[in-house]
Amino acid sequence: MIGLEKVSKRYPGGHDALSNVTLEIEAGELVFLTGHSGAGKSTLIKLIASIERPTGGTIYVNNHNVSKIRRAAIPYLRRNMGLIFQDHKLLFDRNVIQNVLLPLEIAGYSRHDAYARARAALDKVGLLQREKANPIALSGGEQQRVCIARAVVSRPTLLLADEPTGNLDNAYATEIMQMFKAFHQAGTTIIISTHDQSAIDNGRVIHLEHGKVIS
Ligand SMILES: Nc1ncnc2c1ncn2[C@@H]1O[C@H](COP(=O)(O)OP(=O)(O)OP(=O)(O)O)[C@@H](O)[C@H]1O
Repeated sequence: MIGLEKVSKRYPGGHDALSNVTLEIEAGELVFLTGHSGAGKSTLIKLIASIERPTGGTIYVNNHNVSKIRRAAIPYLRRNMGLIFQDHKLLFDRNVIQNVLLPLEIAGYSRHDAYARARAALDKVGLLQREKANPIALSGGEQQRVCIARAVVSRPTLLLADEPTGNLDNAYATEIMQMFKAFHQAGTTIIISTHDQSAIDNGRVIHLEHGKVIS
């Protein structure tokens, strides 16, 4: 499903955030990306999501060469992806449920179905009672949970999560990890970057150090 061949990424004026990374991730895998701060975990996720482009090598996602993808083709590629990032980019001119509805509106769900799914997703992350709130009125951890609901609401086949539980207290972190594992059992491919060793069980671990895959 995802293949990287000799992939490097150098940010303008920087050093190599990733160098010569070659790996394959099969459909349905649960993968944990680990490594020190600055090891390149976020960069790897951004390359797979076409948020950044590699400076060398080739990346395939669902048989598309995304290293060379046209900007206009990116939304099409992302329609089956759920993205969870630390800077969650919620829309502050929409309330919580409207944020979660967005991917469903784009996918063309009827209003009735979309609301039912969005409410179910908010319930899963424990925020149904805040559906009408503006995201700006929520704590960082609550905003992160809205972001998780928005990422999973359209049941993507590929879920990319960069430190998804970083802002959350233990109880929520455990629940969110359980939710990801349930998606994995249902066949979703999941890539999660994490510092939290305790979150890692029964998945594959890809360990990065200074931009290289160590194991
Ligand atoms: N937009 C950018 N411009 C310049 N350098 C960047 C940029 N983003 C990341 N880097 C650099 O690339 C390297 C890898 O960063 P990356 O964010 O991928 O690491 P990480 O493993 O996700 O770290 P953390 O666990 O702290 O989030 C670091 O040296 C970082 O400073």
